[in-house]
Amino acid sequence: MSGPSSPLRLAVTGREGQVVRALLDAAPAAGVTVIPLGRPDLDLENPASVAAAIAAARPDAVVNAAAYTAVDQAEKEPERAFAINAAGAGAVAAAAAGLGVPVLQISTDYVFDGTKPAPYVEDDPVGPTGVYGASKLAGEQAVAAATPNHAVLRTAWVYAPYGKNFVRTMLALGATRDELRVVADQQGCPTYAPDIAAAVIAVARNLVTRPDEADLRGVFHMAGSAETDWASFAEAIFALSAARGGRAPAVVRIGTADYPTPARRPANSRLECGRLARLHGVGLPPWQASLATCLDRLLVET
Ligand SMILES: NC(=O)C1=CN([C@@H]2O[C@H](COP(=O)(O)OP(=O)(O)OC[C@H]3O[C@@H](n4cnc5c(N)ncnc54)[C@H](OP(=O)(O)O)[C@@H]3O)[C@@H](O)[C@H]2O)C=CC1
Ligand SMILES: Cc1cn([C@H]2C[C@H](O)[C@@H](COP(=O)(O)OP(=O)(O)O[C@H]3O[C@@H](C)C(=O)[C@@H](O)[C@H]3O)O2)c(=O)[nH]c1=O
Ligand SMILES: [Mg+2]
Repeated sequence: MSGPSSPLRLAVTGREGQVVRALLDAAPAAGVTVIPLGRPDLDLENPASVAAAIAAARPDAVVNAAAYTAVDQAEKEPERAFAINAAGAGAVAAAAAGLGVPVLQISTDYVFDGTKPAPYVEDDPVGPTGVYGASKLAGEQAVAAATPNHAVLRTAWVYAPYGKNFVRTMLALGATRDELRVVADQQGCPTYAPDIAAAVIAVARNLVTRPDEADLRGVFHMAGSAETDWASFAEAIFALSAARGGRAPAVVRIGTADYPTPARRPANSRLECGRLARLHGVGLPPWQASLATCLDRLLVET
């Protein structure tokens, strides 16, 4: 454990993931030290590798930001998805518990079945529609079983100027096509990875400095504070791109039935984030503001 005057030490699983990269970017200004832990030293598919790697980082808190995130591919390799997202998450939480430090488990809107006609709150019934969501739900349960000193932070539709995400996919496809077909009947809350990083750091600070407050533990929704659908999100991406001199192909709004995928996605996975605001004092900006920031960075960096 670092002393009172030294920066908070956050051990984070993964090296190149969107959330890991955003945490590394945010660390200096936030006064935290982020220690990324990844393969081959820490491999979530090999639970025996986890505890020693985390202990060597001497963390004040552990953030499990690594996951098997290929939603369609997971349908073909459920064993791997569960090994990484469920057993791996449990091993990370057990390691944190062994060191007496809190664990922050990043989870997903895809734990829900999408049939609720309103935004989801934390204690709404879960019902994942695919292997990825089911494996992440099992991860939430494994973390809770390993230690009460946890926060499960469910986020959604993550994008960043780097990594694999919908914004970069749209811009890449838009570079060569005049028309894109995008589903308009799946609703959710796009979330900018740097906004996640700021929120994770704030929650970690609360958990470390207020070890006895049960209200700060448990499940929290942590997504961008506005909702949309994928087609409208694509339209916004291209409007911002055009305003910056980029291409703006036409977005054709289609239904999920016209865009078959191996994994079924929830029709509604909007997350209601009031609990995080009330108990942790943390709120994320609306996606419209962060998307503009993201496109500014993309135009400079690519
Ligand atoms: N992307 C999204 O839209 C959403 C993501 N989430 C959740 O947020 C978290 C962060 O996601 P995001 O940053 O987008 O993830 P990415 O897909 O960008 O990156 C995945 C990360 O997981 C690491 N990883 C994968 N397998 C292993 C393994 N066996 N051992 C160690 N590390 C591994 C990767 O390692 P390496 O760096 O070595 O490649 C990488 O750092 C995850 O828990 C995800 O489930 C929740 C909602 C939406
Ligand atoms: C590329 C493309 C996708 N789509 C659809 C497919 C899908 O329903 C939706 C989004 O596509 P993606 O593949 O980016 O979405 P997906 O991989 O399902 O994104 C999810 O990732 C995991 C990790 C999460 O945790 C979720 O919160 C969510 O962000 O857009 C189109 O309609 N047209 C297109 O041209
Ligand atoms: Mg995907």
